[in-house]
Amino acid sequence: MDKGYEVRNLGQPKGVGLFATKTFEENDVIFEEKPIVSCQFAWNETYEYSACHHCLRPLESTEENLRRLTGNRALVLPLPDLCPTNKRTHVICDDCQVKFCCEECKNDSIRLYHRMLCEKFNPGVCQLKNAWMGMHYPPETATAMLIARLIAMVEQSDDKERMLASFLEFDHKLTEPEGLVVAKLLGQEGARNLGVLSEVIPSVFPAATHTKGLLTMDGLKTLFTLVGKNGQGIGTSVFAEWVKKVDEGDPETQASVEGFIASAYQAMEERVGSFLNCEGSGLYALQRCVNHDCDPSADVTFPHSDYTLALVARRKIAPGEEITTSYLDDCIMDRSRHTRNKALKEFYLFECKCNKCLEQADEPDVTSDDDDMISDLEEEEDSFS
Ligand SMILES: C[S@@+](CC[C@H](N)C(=O)[O-])C[C@H]1O[C@@H](n2cnc3c(N)ncnc32)[C@H](O)[C@@H]1O
Repeated sequence: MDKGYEVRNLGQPKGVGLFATKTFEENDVIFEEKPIVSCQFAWNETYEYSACHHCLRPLESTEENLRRLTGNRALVLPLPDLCPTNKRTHVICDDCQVKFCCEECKNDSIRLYHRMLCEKFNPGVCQLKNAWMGMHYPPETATAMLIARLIAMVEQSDDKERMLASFLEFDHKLTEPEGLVVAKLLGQEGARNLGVLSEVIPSVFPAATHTKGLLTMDGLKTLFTLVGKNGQGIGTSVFAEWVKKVDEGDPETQASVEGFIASAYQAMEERVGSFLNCEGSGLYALQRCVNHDCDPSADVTFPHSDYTLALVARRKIAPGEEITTSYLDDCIMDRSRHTRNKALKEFYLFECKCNKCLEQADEPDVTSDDDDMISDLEEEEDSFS
């Protein structure tokens, strides 16, 4: 059956890309997929963001979530029946107490990686988490914990070679000067941090067989490049899910909570800014084939408030057209070609060859506003590292 898309090789520099084989209308779901591996960011727990250790589904009730994010401990949620959290299904690992939204996630986690990464039996995991948190403050991007989970998945697998090969299919070529890659993914102290990680990560896997080559300094550079180039941010929010349910209801109910929703968002904006969601990152087998475009045809969404990714058409896509997303935030997408490319080089390590950039190739290189904005972004990142 025609799925409506296919992967094609475009040659260098873009590599593979995803192409439509049928027409997609605006808002059509092109595909949905779960990640091969995913992980919450290490700092979430410190800030009391609570989500399933495996699928990132929020574990708080909507009311608890709003109270925490607005700082208003007396807040009462209207329409509590629309809260999607079902605490009756929540379970924990009896050994290390990490939380799961349901038995199925717990079983999947144990089957795939948790036997090797349970902190009760592997103290190296806690050391790695502390080392990572000591070198990489929020906002997190690549995470050493995702890399640990990837290694554990290979070592725990019944078919280690196939599992390793499935990860190495992701683009992991070091095309930029090595120092730049290391600095971008591991902060200003990149080289020193890499040295620390190259001692701590192998101690988490003393009996590694198939991943031994990845547990060296060079191997870790490869893994950080892989995660840096392909890692997809995941964001889940129980409040956003509650709002979605309100929007699906009748207009009278919607009108009754319109003011409440607006003031809740305002209060959260004032207190936590953009840190509304429980965040993590993952590697997705199909989404990893989707190239960036400065005029993208699709958006990445997380419609079930867990790690399930849905690629949704932003506009009509014709058969034969490349399906693309934007790797950049909307605010940078409105800027000049120079600024967009500066951000893509800085954060994603490549120079954009999309049609819009090629058409704008003759535009002057910079405006002072744009430069200031990227410097602000860099300062924001560096102030945490
Ligand atoms: C997530 S992968 C996308 C799939 C990739 N084309 C491949 O062959 O694996 C991201 C990488 O694709 C390439 N890429 C994506 N969008 C691009 C663009 N607009 N121009 C040039 N290269 C691009 C870059 O090498 C980037 O690091």
